[in-house]
Order: sequence, then structure tokens, then C-alpha cells
Amino acid sequence: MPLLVKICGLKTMRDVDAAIGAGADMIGVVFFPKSPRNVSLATACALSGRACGRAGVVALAVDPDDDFVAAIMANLKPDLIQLHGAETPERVADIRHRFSVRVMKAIGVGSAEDLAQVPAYAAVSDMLLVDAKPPKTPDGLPGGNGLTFDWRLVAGLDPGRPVMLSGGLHPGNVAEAIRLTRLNGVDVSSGVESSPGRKDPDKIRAFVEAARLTEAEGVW
Ligand SMILES: O=C(O)c1ccccc1NCC(=O)[C@H](O)[C@H](O)COP(=O)(O)O
Repeated sequence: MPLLVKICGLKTMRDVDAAIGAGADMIGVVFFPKSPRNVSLATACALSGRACGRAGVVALAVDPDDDFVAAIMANLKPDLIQLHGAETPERVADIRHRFSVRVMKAIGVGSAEDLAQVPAYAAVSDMLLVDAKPPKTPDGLPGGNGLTFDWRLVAGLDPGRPVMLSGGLHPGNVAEAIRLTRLNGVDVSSGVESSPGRKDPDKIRAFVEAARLTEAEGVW
């Protein structure tokens, strides 16, 4: 399986063109009102139309209720729903079966103990994403915080489902992260921005290039 590269939190057609032009496999749209990357369903549909057939579209939601998942499925029809909240394994399974959608569950990692939940989520998800644990501040976002964690905790993690690495990745550290963890893909948001919510095409290009170089090196 080739290395998967996902650029998350896209808001404009320019962002989509930059991500796909750089060679990303997946683009992510964020549905979280407090995020500087939040988009409406209508905007997400337009961005998805631009990506159609050229990159997978991932809809990121945080503890969505059934009505919201139904709206995402009826309008956007993403390739994958990324669940980035406190969804239990039962809720993940419920969404996956009820809406016949592929699911990627995000797991916040701060210590080895956090990995105890991996098997339960792997059993009910199509993919997993390991991300830095969000800060416990009242205004803190569940993701997209530009924080890294100790990659050695997830090095070689193989729960029987593809696993993507995220959290504080940027063009300057993504190759090292891939070499160390050898996971199935990488996901980035703030590391390819010039300011919160504003993607930088040059950084996107540099990020994808650095990630792809590890494939060419044969280290991945
Ligand atoms: O990006 C957001 O604003 C966001 C908001 C709410 C939940 C999750 C969010 N992002 C999750 C992602 O998929 C990010 O790519 C991942 O957390 C890594 O972010 P970063 O450290 O900024 O690269």
C-alpha cells in the first residue's frame, strides 16, 4: 500500500488545487464551528466537486448526531468520515453501519496508556488516525493544534487497519516522522498554513514532496 498523504482543513478552491496539484491522496473538510477551518456543507460540496476523481474527500466531524451525519451523507457523500470527538467504539460502529460509510476514528495520544483503546476502535473502523492529545483548555480545539507527540509510542503500530499519523507535522519534520513510525499515511493541517485556517500552497507542496521522498528512498 503506498503512503497516504492527507491535507486537512481546506476551505477554498485554491486550497484544493494546491493539495491535488502537489499530489495529496486525500483532502479533509472540517465541520466544527469553533475551528478557523470550519466550512459549511455547501462549501464542502463545492470543494468536493473540484476534487472529484482526483483525491479522496474526508468529512471531519466532532461527535456528530445522526441528523448531521445524514446531511453529510445526503449532500457531500464523502469517501470517509473522520470522527474527531469522544465517540465511543459503539458509536463509531453505529455510524459506520447505519450510514454505510467508511470511518476513520481519530485517537489522541499523549502516553502509552492511550494506545489501550486502539484494538477496540480498530475493530469498528476502516482506518485510524493517531493525533496529539488536544490541550484541556476551554477554547481548545479537538485537533488542528500543531502539537506533536512522542512518535516512538506509535512506531510500527499495526492494529490490522491502516493508520495515519498527525499532530504538528510540517514540511521539515514529516520525513523523520514517517521514517520513525512507518505508519500508512500522514495528515497535516496547521503545518501547511500561513495563519490559522489559511493554507499556504508552497508549504503544501513542500510537505507532500518531503513525504513522497521517503517512498523514493525506500525507507517506508
Ligand atoms: O483542524 C481543525 O481545526 C480541527 C477542528 C476540530 C477537530 C479536528 C480538527 N483537525 C483535525 C485534523 O485532522 C488535523 O489534521 C490533525 O489534528 C492535525 O492537525 P495539525 O497538528 O494542525 O497538523
